[in-house]
Amino acid sequence: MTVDNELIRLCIDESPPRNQPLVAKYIRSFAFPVLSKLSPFNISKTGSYLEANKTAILQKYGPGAENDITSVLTKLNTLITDILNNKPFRELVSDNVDVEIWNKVLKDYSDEDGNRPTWLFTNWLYCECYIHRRIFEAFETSIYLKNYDPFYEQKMQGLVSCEDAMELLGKFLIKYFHKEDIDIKNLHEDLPKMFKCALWGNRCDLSQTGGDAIAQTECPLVLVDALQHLMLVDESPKAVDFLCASLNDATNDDKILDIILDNAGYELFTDLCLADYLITFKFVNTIRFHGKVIPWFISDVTTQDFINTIDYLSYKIKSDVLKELGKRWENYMKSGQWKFECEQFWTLPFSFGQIKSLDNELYTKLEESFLIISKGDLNYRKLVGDVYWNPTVPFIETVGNFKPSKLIALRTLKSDITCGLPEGLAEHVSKTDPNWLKEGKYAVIQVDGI
Ligand SMILES: O=P(O)(O)OC[C@H]1O[C@](O)(CO)[C@@H](O)[C@@H]1O
Repeated sequence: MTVDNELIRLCIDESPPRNQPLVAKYIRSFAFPVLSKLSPFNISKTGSYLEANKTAILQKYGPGAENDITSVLTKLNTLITDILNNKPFRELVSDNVDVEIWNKVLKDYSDEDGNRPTWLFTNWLYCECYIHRRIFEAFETSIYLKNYDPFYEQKMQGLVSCEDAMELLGKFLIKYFHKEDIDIKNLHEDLPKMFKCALWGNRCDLSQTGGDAIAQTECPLVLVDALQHLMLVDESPKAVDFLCASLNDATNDDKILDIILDNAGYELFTDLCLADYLITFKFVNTIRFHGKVIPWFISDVTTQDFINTIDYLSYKIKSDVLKELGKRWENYMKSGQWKFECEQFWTLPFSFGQIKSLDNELYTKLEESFLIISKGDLNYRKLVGDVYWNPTVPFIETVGNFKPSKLIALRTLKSDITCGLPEGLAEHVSKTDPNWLKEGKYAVIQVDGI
């Protein structure tokens, strides 16, 4: 019997129950294949990357890093074995500031007899976050590779491989920024396109491919129209009306936009384009980008990714328009109009509904916000509590008590969770396209408080 079969033997051959948080034991949920196939694949690809790049790593970190590589590989292999054998979770052992929290969560998820959670039977959001935290632990418990991001090069490669599409969007924007006669009608017409470029940027996510870059070659603006029929909910008109109306209020010159980022590479580029558009036309005055403090879900944006993306565009790329964009973004960072922040909460296994009680400082910060944009699938899962909602439950109900400010969620669907869909739509799409929830093919733009 293969280990995969062994896991299957422990599972239930049913869909997960509606309106409950996801758990991987339901074979017909997306969580099961992510746990039993995709996660082990991603972990083993991380190991293969280290082996393939050993010489370069030793050159950079010195010969002492050889033992580190060996120990990281052992830890990654143990992680795969633990998952595939549904072993109980263990405490984290590094000296990082978040370890106390993770170990407390482990205790909270253990039963009265002290039996620890296992991969198949515990809350799936916690489980998947724990997998990514354990990957990082393998590195941070080494000597030379403590701060090594094994996904950094692939993330930058993801950016480079999309240069053609970036150039097309860049040309459009630079021309636009140089025009002197842009009026409210133009803004009203074009702002939805900027939202949707950032939305579809979320398709390019390396966690689905073990780090292999997904090239985006088509013109992002053409794609916006071509993909419109794949938008299951499009509340962008509400967001656009709200933002355009706010331009009339000249008294408020302290409008902060918070963008809770997702992936580096092409997606980050499209987020920065949207941010530039919003700041150039004074929809907002300051933008705070929220990234990750440790490598997370393979391709999420860390400080290193953010800084080096802007640096790459400003100085290293061939294209003049992209250089010009890069320089604009560098200046926003220098002037403080843009800020990059990475709070610890985003790499903990909690939903956004828990921010208020667990991290009041962060919640208070988000209350200063004029508008919050949440990017991507994992942030969406955290927004709606990773609950397998009945698809017609309104989005504003699913976000629970996460109400610090007005909110826009831009998400391509890569997991089972849906909400706020019109009656019958989920049934209709699932009949014509059984994989509709898994591949980032469909998308939603949903708002709360607008
Ligand atoms: O990068 P995104 O859009 O947050 O997607 C991450 C998604 O990928 C997975 O890790 C695997 O499909 C999902 O569980 C997760 O929600």
